[in-house]
Order: sequence, then structure tokens, then C-alpha cells
Amino acid sequence: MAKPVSIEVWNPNGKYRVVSTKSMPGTRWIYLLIEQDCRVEICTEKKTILSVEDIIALIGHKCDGVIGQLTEDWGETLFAALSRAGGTAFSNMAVGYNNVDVNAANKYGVAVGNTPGVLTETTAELAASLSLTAARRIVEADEFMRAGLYDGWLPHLFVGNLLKGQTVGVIGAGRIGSAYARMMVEGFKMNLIYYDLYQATRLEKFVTAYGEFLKARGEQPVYWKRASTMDEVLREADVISLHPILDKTTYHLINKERLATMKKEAILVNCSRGPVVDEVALVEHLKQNPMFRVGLDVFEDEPFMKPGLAEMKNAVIVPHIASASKWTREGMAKLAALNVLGKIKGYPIWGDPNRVEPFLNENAPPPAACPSIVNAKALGLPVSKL
Ligand SMILES: NC(=O)c1ccc[n+]([C@@H]2O[C@H](COP(=O)([O-])OP(=O)(O)OC[C@H]3O[C@@H](n4cnc5c(N)ncnc54)[C@H](O)[C@@H]3O)[C@@H](O)[C@H]2O)c1
Ligand SMILES: O=C(O)[C@H](O)CO
Repeated sequence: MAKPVSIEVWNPNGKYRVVSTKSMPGTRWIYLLIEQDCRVEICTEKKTILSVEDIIALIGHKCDGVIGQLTEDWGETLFAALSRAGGTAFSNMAVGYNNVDVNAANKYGVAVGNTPGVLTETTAELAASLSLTAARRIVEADEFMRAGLYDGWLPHLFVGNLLKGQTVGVIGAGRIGSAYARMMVEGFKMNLIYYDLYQATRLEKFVTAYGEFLKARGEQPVYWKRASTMDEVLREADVISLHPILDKTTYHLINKERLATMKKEAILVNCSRGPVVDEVALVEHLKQNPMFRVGLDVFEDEPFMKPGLAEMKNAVIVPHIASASKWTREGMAKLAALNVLGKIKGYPIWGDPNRVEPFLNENAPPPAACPSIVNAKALGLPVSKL
């Protein structure tokens, strides 16, 4: 028998019971649910990562939908429990859903939502911040100042890398990878090389147009190249940022052999998922190559780091905060709530999950649709004509 989990209840007499495994930013998401006759229960347990047993206790005997987090293991056990409780809807408050076994959700007829689009620019901005911070050794220099070690300007003090005119490499040029590429190209006039399974046509057009604009002004233009292999990006780029999804094809995409092909003074940034990089191999590479630098938002076994990483001066490390801007986190909460609400109410699926603005408007009711359901096709859910 699972032990009870502490909760906060909104609209106790609501017809539909929706559970959120965490408190989420803002209150708009709560009102969107209670205005549509939902009783909302928010888990208030102090523990950061809930276990499967905790979530089973939260689901209880009657539950229409759950809003969950990327730290939770949404597999067969939880989808079976949700289905037994009469639930048909689950949404991650995240765009990545590698913590969800979608086949298990399909088996129990549960829709799986995610939150694309609203976090694209915020996440890309953090990747750009990590790129700059690593290139200009900002964390090392900050620690040096605070330690009272600065005793005057020196020609060699914290010399780093200039970005202008260098090449930025993007692996996974989807929404976030493309936004990051645009920032680095436009902001720092870097050339672009990218690798993706699909052609990033809009990104290519953007870089072409920006290159022409610079040329017309008598400035050095920028260029792009779509690499035919990932290794080409690793060999040629000065700054490489990882933005693919995490699946079998991207697990340990960056390993010992591939690190060895990168430039000795390259910068590697990871704002995708930790297991995309073999972190043990990375620590070894950082030790052997002091001029090689990394910026990491994600780690292989979060919340832990592999031994030695925290001691590396050539690593900038932050705790999975890439989407952490107020607007974005409130937006993610809204999208997750609307995914669950839409499925409960029998709404169709929004036609373009990249165009989520109508769901985020504070001053107008959201469209009667589920913003983004990743298994809509498998479940045969209808698509909205809006
Ligand atoms: N650190 C964070 O807080 C944070 C925030 C948002 C997203 N993310 C991660 O970023 C990922 C990407 O998000 P997105 O919105 O850009 O998704 P997206 O689907 O738009 O982009 C992913 C891209 O990766 C490409 N891809 C897939 N397999 C590949 C492979 N083997 N090699 C190269 N490219 C491959 C896809 O073709 C796609 O273009 C998410 O799945 C999530 O895991 C992390
Ligand atoms: O996938 C995601 O959305 C992130 O990791 C958290 O924003």
C-alpha cells in the first residue's frame, strides 16, 4: 500500500480530477482548468523527484489526467495505473519526452502531451550564454575576482576565444538548434555548419540572406553548410552545440572517439539531454585538453555529475535551467494543462504544434484544441480545423 502524498486542492467540487505532480509557475494554468470544471490537485511533497509509487498514490482510484515532469518515469506501470483510474490524458511539462514510454501510453489509450515552441528562444539563449561564457572564461574570471586574486591587468589574463568569423556547428537543427544557430550567426557573425537528418531550409535561407546583407554593407559575409555526417561538424566547427532529441540514435553521440576528432580549442555545449554525451569520456577529454571547454546544462545521470566534472575549470555547469525564463515556464505550464484539458474535453489536436501563441495569450480564451499530443496519430485523434 503506497503512502499518501501531500497535495493542495483547487476547486474541490470540479467534475474532472486533474493531478499535477509538481507546483508549476503562474496560476493561469490552474484557472484554465478550474474554469472548465476540473478539480486540480497539486502535489506539495518536498521531494524533488517523485517515485513511481508516489505518483501511483497521487493518481488514486479516479483521475482524468496528469501533468508530469521530465524527472518521472512514465512507463507501463504509471499508464496502467492512470488507465485503471479512468484517465486518458498525460502531459509532460517539457518538450522532450524521453522519460515517457509512448508505446505503453498507446497500449492504454492515453494521450501524451509535450510543450514545444514556447521554450525555443529561451533554451537557445541559454545555449548561446554557455557558448559565450565558455569562450570568454567568465566563470573562471568571476571566481578569480571573488577570491581577491586580481592585482592588475596582464596581457595573458583569462585569454579566451573570439567568436566572430569562426564556425558554429549545430547538431540537431530543429526548433532550438535553428534558433541558436541564428543567434550565433547574426549576433557574432559566425559561419554555420549543421547536421540533421532533415534539411533546415528556413535556417539556410536566413543565413544566405544575412550573408548577402553583410556583403552589401561591405562586410565579411557569413556562409552555411549542411554536413553530410556529424563527424564533419565535429572536425570543422569551433563551437558545437547539441540540440537533438534523446533516443537510441543519439545516445552517447559524443563519445571518446568523436571528442578526439574535435579541435583542441573547441567549445562544446549541451542543452539537449545528458546521455547524448558520454560524460566519463568528456571528463577525461577535459583533463587531457585544458584549452577545450564545455558548457553543460544537462548531465548523464541527473542530478549527479560524473566524478571529476565539478573540478574541471574548463567546464561551465548549470542545473538544467535552459528553459527557465518566467514567461516560458508559465507558458509551458499552460500548454501542459491545455493538453490534458483538451483530451478530457474531447477537443481535436492543434494542427501545428510549432504555432502555440494562441494558447499563451493571457487576454483571450485558448482555442478549443490540444496544443501538442505526440501520439495523436497512433491514437487516431482528430486534427483541429482552426
Ligand atoms: N536543457 C533544457 O532545458 C531543454 C529545453 C528544451 C529542450 N531540450 C531538449 O532539446 C531537444 C530538442 O528540442 P526541439 O524543440 O528543438 O526539438 P525538435 O524536434 O524541433 O529538434 C530536434 C532535432 O533533432 C534532429 N535529430 C533527431 N535525431 C537526430 C540524429 N540522430 N542526429 C542529428 N539530428 C537528429 C531532428 O531531426 C530535429 O530536427 C528536446 O527533445 C529536449 O530533449 C532541453
Ligand atoms: O525538454 C524540455 O522541455 C526541457 O528539458 C525542460 O524545459
